[in-house]
Amino acid sequence: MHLSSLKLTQFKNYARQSLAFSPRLNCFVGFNGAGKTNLLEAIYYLCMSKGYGSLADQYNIRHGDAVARLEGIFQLDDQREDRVVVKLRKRQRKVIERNGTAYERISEHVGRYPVVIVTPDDISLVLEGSATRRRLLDNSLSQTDPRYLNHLITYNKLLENRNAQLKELDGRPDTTGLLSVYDAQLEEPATYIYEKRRDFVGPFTELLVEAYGAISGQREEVGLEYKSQLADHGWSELLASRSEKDRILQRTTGGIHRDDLIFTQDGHPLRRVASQGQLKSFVLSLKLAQYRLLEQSTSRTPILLLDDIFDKLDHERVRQLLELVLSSAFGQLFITDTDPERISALVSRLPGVDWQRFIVAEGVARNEVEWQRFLEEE
Ligand SMILES: Nc1ncnc2c1ncn2[C@@H]1O[C@H](COP(=O)(O)OP(=O)(O)OP(=O)(O)O)[C@@H](O)[C@H]1O
Repeated sequence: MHLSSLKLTQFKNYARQSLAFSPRLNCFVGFNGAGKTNLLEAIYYLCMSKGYGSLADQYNIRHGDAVARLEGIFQLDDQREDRVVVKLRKRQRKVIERNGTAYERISEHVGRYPVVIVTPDDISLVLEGSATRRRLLDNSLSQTDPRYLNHLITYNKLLENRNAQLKELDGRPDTTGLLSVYDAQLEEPATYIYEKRRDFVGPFTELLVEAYGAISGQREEVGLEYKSQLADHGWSELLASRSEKDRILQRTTGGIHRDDLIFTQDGHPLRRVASQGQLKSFVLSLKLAQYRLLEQSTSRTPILLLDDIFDKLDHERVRQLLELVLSSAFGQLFITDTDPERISALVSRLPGVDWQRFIVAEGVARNEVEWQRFLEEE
């Protein structure tokens, strides 16, 4: 599977843009702030029905405009293609269409066009709080299991209601019975999510170890452990044991929203013992393991988006990574860089790779031919 074309209208800093892509490697080069990451964000939108960051949809509409439209053609195989359209409107629900039909539930879209993004912020997976690691779990499992995503949406909504009720009670006992209703409704999604996350970790760790070996060439052994309060308690038992604390703190302190992943290197906490280089290799390995897992579970070759890796990784690591992802074991790749020559130099050492370079400047992206024509007209 690959994305053969992209059309943007009033998306971020793009007024109107049409691009046709290589099925293998596509590079967006240009100065800082030119709009390279915005193109990756647009591709991510088409695959995942939302942006990569936590930005609300309306911030992706070009400043001063009221609507934005993204259109992508996904080539599924030699015969079949899907046309996906995302329509964003200020203060209105977004609409996503596949082959002309709008989804009733946008969650149905997720997982059809698997995607993995690698960004400089990924280091937060190791350095920051547990929410970033749960996002990795949710992102992977949502793309492979539509029920997981539906349960997650339900869980988060119910949790929000339960927390609102605890606030409303302001430390008083609940005489309305509302909390018990939420507790009962939460059990099914909580248990489903817990079991899926628990079962995910084994196969994922094997892929992680493999990817780490390929990227780092190091001998240290990396590992992963899933921590959940539900490992030791059933759902009702967990909530009962925390009811007093919940009442005092006015929020739900037990549940799968407290789950975490513990990363290790030779049995020690990764964050404490890993060098900067080892941390970077580990984070990349997490993403490559995610790629492999999505590929196995969806039977489609995911799209890989690499944002700004040159600025944050040393030359040797970038070379190793590119050689790996440009091997036949990977599918379509999009990469951003501020240096127009660097990627050419790297690709020239890997003959036979089909690739396209796009020069991005002030919200306009042109392929080499268009760029040449533009320079001649100037
Ligand atoms: N809704 C929007 N409307 C108009 N412009 C926007 C909008 N959102 C972001 N931008 C602009 O997009 C530009 C940032 O684009 P992007 O992040 O893609 O840059 P980049 O080329 O990846 O830069 P870098 O190399 O620094 O990562 C900024 O100039 C920003 O002002």
